[in-house]
Amino acid sequence: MNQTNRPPLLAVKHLGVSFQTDRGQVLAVDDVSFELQSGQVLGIAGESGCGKSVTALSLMRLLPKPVSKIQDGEILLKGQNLLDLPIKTMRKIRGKKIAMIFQEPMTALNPVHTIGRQIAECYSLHFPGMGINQKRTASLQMLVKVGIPDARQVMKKYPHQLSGGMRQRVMIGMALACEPDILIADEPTTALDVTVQAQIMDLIFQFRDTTGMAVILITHDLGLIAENCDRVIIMYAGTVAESAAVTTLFRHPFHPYTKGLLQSIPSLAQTAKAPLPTIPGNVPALYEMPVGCRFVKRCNRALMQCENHRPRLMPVSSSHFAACHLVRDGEKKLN
Ligand SMILES: Nc1ncnc2c1ncn2[C@@H]1O[C@H](COP(=O)(O)OP(=O)(O)OP(=O)(O)O)[C@@H](O)[C@H]1O
Repeated sequence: MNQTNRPPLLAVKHLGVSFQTDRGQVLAVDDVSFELQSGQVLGIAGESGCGKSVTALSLMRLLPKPVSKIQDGEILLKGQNLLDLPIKTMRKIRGKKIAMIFQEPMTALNPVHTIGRQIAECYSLHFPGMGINQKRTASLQMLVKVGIPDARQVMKKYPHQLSGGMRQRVMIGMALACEPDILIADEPTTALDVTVQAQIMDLIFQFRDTTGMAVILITHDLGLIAENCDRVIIMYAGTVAESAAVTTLFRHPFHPYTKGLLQSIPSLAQTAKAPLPTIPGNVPALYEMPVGCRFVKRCNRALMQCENHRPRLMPVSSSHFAACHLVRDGEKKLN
């Protein structure tokens, strides 16, 4: 699945994550593979529950214990498998090499510590030799960089004293403090109004431009992906349904699920009389996944083999992949 000749910054290979539930063990992420290059922005999209966050948390090795388990696969950062590392080494990678921001900043901010102290702690963790004054100056500079007005005063405040947009900026500042190679942004702007949303995305991309950091943007919002990403992965029920360059995916979607998703985006040309097309049915529960294609029950193009044979990602064209039997069936010639 290599999209260029360069070795990838990150290569996720055949990742499988299971959860222990009341109904037994279920596979929430199954055979997920993708690559990320330095400076690249990769979007991960798909319906709620399709495994976007579980994939992201696996990269950080922050899955909830003891209910979850990484069953299979490799997560190679510059060729080193993160799954082989002792937890102490992994702590050094978090924040320094891979940082993550969330939809709700309060999950990352400590309510009882001032903003200044929390940013300074990021430096303490990864640059133990830094003096107090150096850390204070670096924290202040970071708040200015992420567009916090009156940063000196904000350093003394507590998270609850800031607006949602400001808290999000602070969390981004903390994530970017150590100039990570990869920033994972899990629904970073969903809770914000559109103006602030655009500012936050701009901020992330300014850093990408100046540091060459790669970004994994997890979102339901295909518009956000179309505007901001280089590549995109469409996930369905814990699997990768399709993966392509953004322009390819939006112009020539292959997988029937991706086509359905794109058709269900409202457009300005939509008239009130014509109802928005939707994908019939629901995502199957994890404990009753079909043995074949996980999309089979909702697919308007299902073939005989889709019921019993799981389709693997296959090339539709160079750097465009779909997990669909129609690829082998010659459909790509029609595309
Ligand atoms: N602690 C857990 N125990 C059992 N199942 C879990 C747990 N955490 C997640 N899951 C299941 O794993 C699957 C993937 O969840 P995940 O949070 O990755 O979805 P998502 O695509 O990020 O959804 P959303 O867009 O709603 O955040 C879901 O079916 C979810 O119910």
